[in-house]
Amino acid sequence: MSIPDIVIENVSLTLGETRVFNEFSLRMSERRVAVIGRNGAGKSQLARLVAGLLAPDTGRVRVEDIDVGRDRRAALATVGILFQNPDHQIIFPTVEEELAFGLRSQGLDPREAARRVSDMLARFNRADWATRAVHTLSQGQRHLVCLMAVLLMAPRVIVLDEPFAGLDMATALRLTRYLETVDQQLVHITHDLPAVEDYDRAIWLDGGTVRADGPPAQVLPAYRAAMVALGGSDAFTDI
Ligand SMILES: Nc1ncnc2c1ncn2[C@@H]1O[C@H](COP(=O)(O)OP(=O)(O)OP(=O)(O)O)[C@@H](O)[C@H]1O
Repeated sequence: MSIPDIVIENVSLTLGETRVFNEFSLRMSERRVAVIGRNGAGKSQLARLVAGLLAPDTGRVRVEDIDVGRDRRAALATVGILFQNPDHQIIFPTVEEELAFGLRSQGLDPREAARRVSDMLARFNRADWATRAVHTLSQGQRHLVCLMAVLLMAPRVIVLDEPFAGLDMATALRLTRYLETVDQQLVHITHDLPAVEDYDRAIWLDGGTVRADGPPAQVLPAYRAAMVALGGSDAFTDI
């Protein structure tokens, strides 16, 4: 499977009073891309731009030649996103309804959608969750539902916006390990540096610009050293 090309061209974005990006450009065509950076660096807004959840004020974001900020329908089929909080993406009361929703909105008939949903649940040994009320699942379990929902859509790119923060170590490791095996291109935003050590590329965002970009073996130690140095200061004014 070829790796999709994510092209961010001269993007400017202002939210409220904050100029998050100013004429920002970046191209990502590696299979596994890590995005790291301090709180407020612009990582989540970058994730939203790539997933087409946010349109830039000026400039363009293309994923495989789809202008994701303008063509929502094509963006949904091309890019999947997992958020830190699964409750930001779960809409339906039961697991099977939640999982079938994306497929139905892609025009699949109810019987075929139901078949794919039960196949996906079986793949994770969770056939028993079909009629389960989503709110009765733990946070880690709800994350798994979101991952299944994204996989069912078979997007070409999966954007991970710190989806495993707050999960117990075993669950986080298991989900991370599973994601390593998927065919999709991954753009993984994280503060967990060891989780992305083996990635093809690491991008350090700082104040809406790229501070460092290259192999994780170079970028991660530089980032870690800078964070340790900053952590030694008592000022909170730079957050
Ligand atoms: N709705 C909004 N209105 C105004 N400013 C916003 C809004 N959303 C984000 N911002 C600002 O945009 C900047 C980038 O935020 P973003 O959420 O992308 O940071 P981040 O790198 O994901 O941080 P974290 O690691 O804390 O999640 C921050 O300065 C933030 O305060």
